[in-house]
Amino acid sequence: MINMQQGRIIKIISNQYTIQNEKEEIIAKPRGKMRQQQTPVVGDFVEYEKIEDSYRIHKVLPRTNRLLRPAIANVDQALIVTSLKDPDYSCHLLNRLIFLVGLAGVKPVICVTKLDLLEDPEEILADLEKYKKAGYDVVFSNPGSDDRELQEILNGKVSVLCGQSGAGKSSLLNRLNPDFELQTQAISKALGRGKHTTRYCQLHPVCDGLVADTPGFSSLDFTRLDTSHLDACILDFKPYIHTCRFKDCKHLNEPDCSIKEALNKGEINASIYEDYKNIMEERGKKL
Ligand SMILES: Nc1nc2c(ncn2[C@@H]2O[C@H](COP(=O)(O)OP(=O)(O)OP(=O)(O)O)[C@@H](O)[C@H]2O)c(=O)[nH]1
Ligand SMILES: [Zn+2]
Repeated sequence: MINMQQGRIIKIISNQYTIQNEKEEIIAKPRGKMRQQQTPVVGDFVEYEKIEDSYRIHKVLPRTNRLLRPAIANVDQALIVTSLKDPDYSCHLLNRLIFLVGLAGVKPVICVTKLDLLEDPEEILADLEKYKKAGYDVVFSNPGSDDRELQEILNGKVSVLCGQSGAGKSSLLNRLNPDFELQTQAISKALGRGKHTTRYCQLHPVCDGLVADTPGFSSLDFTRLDTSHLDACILDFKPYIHTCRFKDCKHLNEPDCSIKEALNKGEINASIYEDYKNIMEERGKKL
C-alpha cells in the first residue's frame, strides 16, 4: 500500500528538495515521471511517499499563486526591498516590481532600506509618500531599528523578499532572525566562499511565519506575461477604473478615460502611469 504524506517544500538545492511536514524536515527527490509535468518550486505543497530509505515526490498540489523570478509558490505577500542608495533608488524599478508581483496574484509590500545613507532624503521620501497614498504598505527597515512594524507584517505569513542584488535582503533577515546569520555563515563556509551572497531560494522561519530570501535578479521581463489585466493590479488606478467610458478601456488613447483624467489632475502617481503605459505599448506592438 502506498503511504502518501504531504508537506511544503522549503528549500531546493539541485535535485534535493527539503520538505517540511508537521513533525520534521525530510529530503526528497521528484519521481522521474513527474519532473516533466510540473516542476516543484519552493513553497509548493506536495504529496510524497517513503520508498525504503528515500522519499519520492509524486505530485504538486494546486497553487494559490506562483512567482516566476524568484520561482516560488503559495506566498501571502512579497516584500519589495528597495534601497535608497547603493544601489540607488529608482521608482521605475519599484513600479515594475509592483507590477510583476501583482500580476502573479501576490500582494506587494514596499520595504525601504539604507535611509541612513542619504544626505537629502526629502525628494525620495516625497516620492514614497505617493505609494502610501495609493494604498501600498511602505515600511522602513534600518540597521539598529527594532523593526517592530516589519515584524507585524511578517507575523504568521509566508513572504518572499525581492529586490536588486545588494538592496539589503539578507541583512534584513539577519536582523529579524539572528539564527539566520549563523546559518548563512555556515553555508558560506561549507561552500568555501567568504561572503554570503544568496544563491538559491529558501523559506526561513521568521517572526512566526516563513520568509524566502532569494537571489537578486537582473531582468524584469514582461514579454512572457499576460499583461491584459495589469490595470487591475495597480492600486493607484483602483478608485477610477470602473468609471471609464469603455469597459475594456486600456487607459491609453481612449476618450473619457477616468484614469487619464485623474492623472491630469495630479491624483495618480505619474511614474506608475508612465511605466504602465510603456508596458502596454510594448504589448500592443507584439499583438
Ligand atoms: N548603511 C546601510 N547598509 C546596509 C543596509 N542594509 C544593507 N546594507 C549593506 O548593503 C550591503 C548589501 O546587503 P545584502 O543584505 O547582502 O544585500 P542582498 O539584497 O541580500 O544582496 P544579494 O544577496 O546579492 O541579493 C551589505 O554590505 C550590507 O551591510 C542599510 O539599511 N544601511
Ligand atoms: Zn480608462
